[in-house]
Amino acid sequence: MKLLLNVLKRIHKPAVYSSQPRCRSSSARSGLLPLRDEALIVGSNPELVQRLGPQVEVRTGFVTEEEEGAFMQELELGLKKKRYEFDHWDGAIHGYRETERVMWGERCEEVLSRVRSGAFPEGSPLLGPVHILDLDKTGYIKPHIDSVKFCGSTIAGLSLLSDSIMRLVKEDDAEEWLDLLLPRFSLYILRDQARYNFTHQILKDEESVFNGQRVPRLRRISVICRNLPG
Ligand SMILES: O=C(O)CCC(=O)C(=O)O
Ligand SMILES: [Fe+2]
Ligand SMILES: [Mn+2]
Repeated sequence: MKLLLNVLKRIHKPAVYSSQPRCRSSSARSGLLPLRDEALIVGSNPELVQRLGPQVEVRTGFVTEEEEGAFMQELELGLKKKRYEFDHWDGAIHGYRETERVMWGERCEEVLSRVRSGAFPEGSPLLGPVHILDLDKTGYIKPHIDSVKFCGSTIAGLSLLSDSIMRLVKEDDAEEWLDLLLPRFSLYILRDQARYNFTHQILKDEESVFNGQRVPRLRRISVICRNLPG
């Protein structure tokens, strides 16, 4: 267990930080995604949204409220024993507690196999333990790229308890960005370039504005599946 948590620490290590995108005015938010659910992804320009679209997915209503309840029932007791960590100024995540789990009850396992079959290429070996991240209402995740040493091409996460905004910023060009609205009960998937060449972050409540619209950030729990490097 200890060893695995150390692996998570390395996943989080902010290998690369990008500066915040400079172009934040709402008039610059022109890149509405035309093909998919255009309410959920906006970007610095339409070409980028178009190009990255296939590598970024947000599936709303992926879990029901009952399924969310099943996860909470399995997780809440263990999480409550931990304290939110705020003092790691150099880490990628603030105001969080986390755990991981290999064995799940039936309801949750059912959801997780849906995530696995929907998000990962068939036969792709997955990181055994599922990662659970509990962000306090004041918590947030700074821009980072998940360790390429420990995680493969695909990251798939369920968002429970709260809506949130995930921002992707191109590692070598802060003008290129996408904002994803991650509604409560949704699944997001980041693949390939979106995972390797863009930092991802979860905005803090004060900054949680999607396409001009305020999205209150409450306590949020994410349940994240990853594959192994190829
Ligand atoms: O909470 C999430 O959905 C993302 C978490 C994350 O970026 C990480 O654990 O590396
Ligand atoms: Fe991450
Ligand atoms: Mn630290």
